[in-house]
Amino acid sequence: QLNPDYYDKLCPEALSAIKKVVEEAVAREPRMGASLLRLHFHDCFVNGCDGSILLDDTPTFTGEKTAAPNKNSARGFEVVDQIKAAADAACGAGVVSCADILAVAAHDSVVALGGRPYNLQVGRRDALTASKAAANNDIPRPTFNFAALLSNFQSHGLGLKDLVLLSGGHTVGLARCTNFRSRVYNETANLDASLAASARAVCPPAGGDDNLAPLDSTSTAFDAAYFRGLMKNRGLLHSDQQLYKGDGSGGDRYVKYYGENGEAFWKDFGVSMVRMGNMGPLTGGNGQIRNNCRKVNS
Ligand code: HEM
Ligand SMILES: [Ca+2]
Ligand SMILES: [Ca+2]
Repeated sequence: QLNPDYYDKLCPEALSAIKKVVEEAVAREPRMGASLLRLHFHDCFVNGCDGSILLDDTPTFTGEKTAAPNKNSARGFEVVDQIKAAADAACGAGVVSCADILAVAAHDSVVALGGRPYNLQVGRRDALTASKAAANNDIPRPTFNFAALLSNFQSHGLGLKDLVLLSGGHTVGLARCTNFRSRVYNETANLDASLAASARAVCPPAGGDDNLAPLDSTSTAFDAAYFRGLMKNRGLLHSDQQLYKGDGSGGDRYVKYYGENGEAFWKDFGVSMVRMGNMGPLTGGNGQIRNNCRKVNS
């Protein structure tokens, strides 16, 4: 039921209002585009794209912000609040959902960082609850091997091609030392020596857990360098490099294809984003349009 025209009659200014705030935020800090893209992913993979990740903890449920994949990691919540304020100023309260804000912000972030527009779908409604346990269970971990990554994506109705393309989201943004330490100290196979050296320089064997390193060589540009990096064993996360082993198995053929075809990456990334964005949306009489993305309407 999602469609590209959902807001055309309800509030023709909705999408442009969101885009303006995203563009300003990304101009201030390019990494914010990466952070907003990731919020949509972490929303969709936990009970569908329903804005659940935005809910703060309450007495009745513990939310997703403190789940392991998000804690000290997920960011951009203040920008989401700014977008919500701009959308409600343009459209009135009760029109633009927080779930759609995440989907639109992800799209506009990709474009602001040099990617291409895609057939963005809207019309989602917001969840009434959130689940820390589900976030811990359903979001893939950087320690996963290829089989675990693929089975996680399959459990979300996505396939190998989606796994490789959407992991291409790591063409932008940064990771914390705690998420790549074991790779750069312990892995011997499929790890480029110069990447290991530069990553060790920011990530000591103990301490410095929150020190940051770029996920690819062009971490503010939405390009195909991520895939070319994998082909040189320069994936920062264990899970990244699991997509390319160089023996023709697993994701190898897709990594090679998209590394060599930047235009195809932009186009097919958009197709996979639409597929991800269609996961379990609340529509019709389900859920609500939150007035504050951080809490359910009282
Ligand atoms: C395939 C399984 C995936 C795993 C295991 C994974 C894991 C991670 C980890 C560990 C980080 C660093 C977080 C930190 O250190 O605080 C990260 C960052 C990021 N991820 Fe993923 N991710 C996956 C898929 C995706 C997908 C599908 C997208 C979006 C389409 C995405 C977008 C991002 C972005 C943009 C960042 C950087 C965020 C920032 O700089 O604020 N990831 N991911
Ligand atoms: Ca969700
Ligand atoms: Ca890049």
